[in-house]
Amino acid sequence: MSKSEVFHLGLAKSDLAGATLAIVPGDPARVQRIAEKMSNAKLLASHREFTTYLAELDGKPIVICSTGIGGPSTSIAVEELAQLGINTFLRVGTTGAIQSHINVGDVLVTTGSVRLDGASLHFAPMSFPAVADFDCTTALVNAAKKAGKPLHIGVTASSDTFYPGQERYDTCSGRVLSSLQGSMKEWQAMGVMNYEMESATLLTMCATQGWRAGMVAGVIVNRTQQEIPDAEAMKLAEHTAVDIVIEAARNLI
Ligand SMILES: O=P(O)(O)O[C@H]1O[C@H](CO)[C@@H](O)[C@H]1O
Ligand SMILES: O=c1cc[nH]c(=O)[nH]1
Repeated sequence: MSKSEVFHLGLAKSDLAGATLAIVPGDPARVQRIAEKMSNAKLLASHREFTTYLAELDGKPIVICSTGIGGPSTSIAVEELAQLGINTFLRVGTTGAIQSHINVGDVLVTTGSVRLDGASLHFAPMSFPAVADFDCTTALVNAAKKAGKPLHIGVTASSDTFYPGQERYDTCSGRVLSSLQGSMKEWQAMGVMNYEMESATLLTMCATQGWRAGMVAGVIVNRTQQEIPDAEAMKLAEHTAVDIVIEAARNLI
């Protein structure tokens, strides 16, 4: 590996072998699992929440780099990857559905996100939409259809916090700020599919800077039924979403 050219990721442009597409999960442990589903997986660096692998898909280089949880760390990973030549970002995550007809194990493709984060405001005012790139979304939808899994396409609520921002009361205080009480019901009424924590930042920063971004997630819990997912459901949902993101990447490179 060459001397790092960016602040956090511990990478230089030459490490990326000319890759222009990155798959960006939240969880650092997911990076190796994704890379090993492709050819010639190689660990490039691991610093803080940012673990990066290089792999090949149909002979072409793909970067897989974790963002960590939430907007601030996502903004760092995306900025530094862009500095190193990446212009297409596919987020693959886990998520909590908030519509009763969406089941654990289903796949969600996000067309746009409700900006319940803070980091996206550092890239564009709130009136700017956190919208996904059309080509990335099309590739993810086609890959999900090919996988034959139940698929839902629509809007995601993307929150800085896992507990109050997603209106969870199973906390030490059991208290949610009054401005957030009833928010889940409102998102449900507007047809919002799910909660996660990175897409508002990712989609806003890419849409405002000419980079392509898309987002696919596996449903690990349905908030109308339960709060805590079971381990088997998590594994399965991740596996499905990862296969889909790899197939979408194949069609975008
Ligand atoms: O599975 P990942 O990609 O981390 O995504 C989801 O899981 C984390 C919360 O448990 C948040 O990062 C959320 O967006
Ligand atoms: O409910 C959930 C599940 C995963 N990730 C989230 O952000 N929320």
